[in-house]
Amino acid sequence: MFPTRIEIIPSEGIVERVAAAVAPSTPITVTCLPHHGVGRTVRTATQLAGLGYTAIPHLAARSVQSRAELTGILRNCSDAGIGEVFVIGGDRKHPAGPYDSALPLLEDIEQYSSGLIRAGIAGYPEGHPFLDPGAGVDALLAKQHLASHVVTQMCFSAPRILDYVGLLRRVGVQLPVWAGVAGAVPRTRLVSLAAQIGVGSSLKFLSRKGPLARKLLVGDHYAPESLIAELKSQSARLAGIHLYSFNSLDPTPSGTDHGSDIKGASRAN
Ligand SMILES: NC(=O)C1=CN([C@@H]2O[C@H](COP(=O)(O)OP(=O)(O)OC[C@H]3O[C@@H](n4cnc5c(N)ncnc54)[C@H](O)[C@@H]3O)[C@@H](O)[C@H]2O)C=CC1
Ligand SMILES: Nc1nc(=O)c2c([nH]1)NC[C@@H]1CN(c3ccc(C(=O)N[C@@H](CCC(=O)O)C(=O)O)cc3)CN21
Repeated sequence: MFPTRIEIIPSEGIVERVAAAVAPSTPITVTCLPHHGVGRTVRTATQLAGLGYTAIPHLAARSVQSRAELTGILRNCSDAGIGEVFVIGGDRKHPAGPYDSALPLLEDIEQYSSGLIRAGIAGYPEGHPFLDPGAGVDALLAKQHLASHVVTQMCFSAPRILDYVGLLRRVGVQLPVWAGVAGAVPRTRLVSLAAQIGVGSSLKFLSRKGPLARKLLVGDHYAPESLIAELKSQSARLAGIHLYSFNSLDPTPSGTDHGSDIKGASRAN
């Protein structure tokens, strides 16, 4: 068994689309974007939880406006049976409230939920636009005692993800690692999203040239199956696949699926 989770953006109508396309056994994580705010993420997650999904809201520290807002969020999560969140600093230029990065938010979540809510944190196999690789690992070492697992930033190379897991183990980060993989997203959308979130060099194949492009692109879509198969072959080193769907939940025209539990799609393996 190699588990898969699917990340969605909380856009209009997405709950209905998930219900139509994704098996209820697949956990769904809900992005928190700066222009949406945290409320929209938490509302979407509680709606999905009401439909029987394991729903995991992302809480971006810089988007939380106050400690009172945080306690309200935790109460809503608890009422909806949500036992896990994903905590990141967030892309807001200036914090909206008391939290400027993930660590202080993790500390308050631990305190206000009496340790009852698990939290995932982010890892960066290709580094981060404003964190050099060392600082990224230092941030993980500082946060790991408050976290249950790491989810990696979107990456297109199995060796890079696995090398990163090796690096984490060498420096003493022992948390389970979910490998962040893009879903069957249109190539042009992926190019602009990747530029926006600062994903780097493993992306060159998206230019459509060379043998890697033939392996990783099916028509106009990215095809994650071969990357997922490579990661699966090293499943002892990973907790599973975290699929960045960018709300592309339907099977692609070629009939390939996302290597996951999307209803009605043909299986990749
Ligand atoms: N990997 C993912 O799924 C997501 C990643 N992000 C990105 O990750 C960044 C870092 O978040 P974490 O990995 O949780 O690190 P973190 O919050 O633990 O921060 C690590 C270091 O970066 C600084 N920092 C954090 N956010 C910043 C920002 N927006 N501008 C300037 N400095 C910042 C912190 O002060 C700290 O020194 C976010 O700001 C955002 O760019 C945002 C949403 C989702
Ligand atoms: N730096 C960073 N920020 C993030 O928010 C983020 C990551 N990295 N890495 C993994 C995922 C990818 N994320 C993203 C990023 C952009 C969109 C996106 O579609 N943005 C649209 C707006 C969508 C909408 O408003 O509904 C855009 O045009 O900006 C979605 C998820 C969230 N996560």
